[in-house]
Amino acid sequence: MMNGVEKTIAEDIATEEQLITPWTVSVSSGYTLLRDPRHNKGLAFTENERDAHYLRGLLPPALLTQELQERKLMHNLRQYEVPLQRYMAMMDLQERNERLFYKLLIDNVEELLPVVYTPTVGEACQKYGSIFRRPQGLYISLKEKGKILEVLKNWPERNIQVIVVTDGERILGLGRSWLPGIDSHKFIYRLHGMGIPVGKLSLYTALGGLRPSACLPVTIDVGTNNDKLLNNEFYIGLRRRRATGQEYAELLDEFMTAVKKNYGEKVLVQFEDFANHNAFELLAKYKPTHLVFNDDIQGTASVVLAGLLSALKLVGGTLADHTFLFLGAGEAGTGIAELIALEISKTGTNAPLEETRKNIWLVDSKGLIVSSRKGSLQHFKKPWAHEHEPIKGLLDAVKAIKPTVLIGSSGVGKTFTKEVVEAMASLNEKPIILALSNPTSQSECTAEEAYTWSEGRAIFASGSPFDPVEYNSKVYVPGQANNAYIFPGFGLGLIISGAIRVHDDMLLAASETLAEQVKQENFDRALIYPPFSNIRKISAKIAARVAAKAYELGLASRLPRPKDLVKYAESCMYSPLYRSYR
Ligand SMILES: NC(=O)C1=CN([C@@H]2O[C@H](COP(=O)(O)OP(=O)(O)OC[C@H]3O[C@@H](n4cnc5c(N)ncnc54)[C@H](OP(=O)(O)O)[C@@H]3O)[C@@H](O)[C@H]2O)C=CC1
Ligand SMILES: CC(=O)C(=O)O
Ligand SMILES: [Mg+2]
Repeated sequence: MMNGVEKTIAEDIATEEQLITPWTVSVSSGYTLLRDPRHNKGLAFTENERDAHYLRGLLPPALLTQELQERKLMHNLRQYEVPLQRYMAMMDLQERNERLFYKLLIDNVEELLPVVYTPTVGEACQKYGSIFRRPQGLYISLKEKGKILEVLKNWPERNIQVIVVTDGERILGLGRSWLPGIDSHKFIYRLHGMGIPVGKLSLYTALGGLRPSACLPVTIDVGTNNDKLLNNEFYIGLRRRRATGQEYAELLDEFMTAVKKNYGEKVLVQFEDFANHNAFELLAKYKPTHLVFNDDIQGTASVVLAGLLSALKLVGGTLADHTFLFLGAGEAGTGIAELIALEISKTGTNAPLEETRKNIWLVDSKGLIVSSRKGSLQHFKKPWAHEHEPIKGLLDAVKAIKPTVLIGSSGVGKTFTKEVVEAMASLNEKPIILALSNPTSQSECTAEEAYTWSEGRAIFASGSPFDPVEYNSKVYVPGQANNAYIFPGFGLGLIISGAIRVHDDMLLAASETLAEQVKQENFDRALIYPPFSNIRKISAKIAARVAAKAYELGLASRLPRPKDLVKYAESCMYSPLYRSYR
């Protein structure tokens, strides 16, 4: 079907690609151009372009602007009633016309975030792993051991700046509940977690302005312990029991070494949705030598700290005056707890971390974490094992600890019961309640429950979005406490400064910046996060503060330091507008 003529378009890539100037790219013409998502403009190709690039006859005569294409697509998307159909339509668009996909996502972020991200991406991984018609990232399995560098070279893009990698062991809060009892007709397995790095990276571009071509999604397959899958003839993953211990560590190590060798020291590797027994270890191991960031531990901590800092404007006092209780003591829970303790210790009190941790309590599947359990605790829980008698249930823990802030990070839905929320409301004039678990089905309570059971007094935010709630003739707008507020701007800050390592002070800087973006009109509605509609401006500000920290700490390699870091960050951001092919 080729028209037989190969022609090259040399494009000068404007501001968004200044990170690697001068840069030119070659694309095919004619039929191939229409099937190249990075350069296809569909009916927006001008008459001149249709002549110059052998497109005559390959398109209907109409000529649409990008705005009109956008309106038409939004109209079509809104016809779908099932969220998964919208998700699939967006994935199709991304594979067909990348700029239009990002234009839609950027201009309609509040409407489309729940489509390409939580909760729908969870459903996509869960039900329709195989809807990914074309591979959207790199699959690295134990079969590739010894050849990972070669595998990286198979990826068509060379200038990779961010990698989001998962081994699919804990996808959102769905891990345990959907992996063992799967429906064999739907072929769910860990590789379908590829939806997560793909989704996260689309936010890196839409919310943080990273170029799509600089983003690489990776899924690592070390096998499965699910017998149903192992015996399923249609299973497309590695047919062996899951590797652990040294075998697992060696594969990950080869991956990390190959990444640094192929892309250099400044490529950011974001670990996403690993189970906690690997997540903490990987972060600790590679933090001193690589630019690594664990979104579930660090990104979540930063976004929650931001929410708490802004909540102080509604409840008064400082963080040190508050008592925190977590349901869930894994990556999210202990990551947030540690960043709160660090912030209290660094601002104002100057108290050592051992002191500032004392007002922070965590409950895991066995109950309140207390010192008598110390011997049997995983290492990341030990700092939280305070003196107290053992307590089993959350309600009893609330009554005993009397928290002012209750945070759900267990991945188990409906655990903030009416009794729990009422207990919080009886202890506090304005109880802060954060139900972080994703997707919506795993949320500890709904927004409606939080507002109703607290008689409209709760300051509430959740990991997955909830619609506004009307209670007693007042409309409450719940915030979305999701790391999507942080990682895109955080990553941009690392990239524009050429940072070589991540430092906790950068996380604190990102939290403080995000908290500063909440305006009085938001506070008036008990909202502790700014609207996502401003996210690109917010990301530029977060990026600037993170970059400033990198320079201050001597971790930035891009010299000289730009004077105005916010302007610089904005100038580096990817624009989805079509370019003209001269
Ligand atoms: N909003 C956001 O931005 C983010 C939200 N999350 C969400 O947080 C949730 C947890 O993620 P993550 O921390 O990585 O998971 P982990 O597996 O690391 O931690 C889960 C924790 O919850 C505890 N737990 C499980 N079941 C119960 C129960 N019935 N009662 C009390 N505690 C329980 C576990 O206990 P034990 O240790 O005893 O097994 C563990 O401590 C997920 O739903 C995830 O989607 C995660 C990252 C970001
Ligand atoms: C938001 C996110 O990273 C998670 O739920 O895992
Ligand atoms: Mg995650």
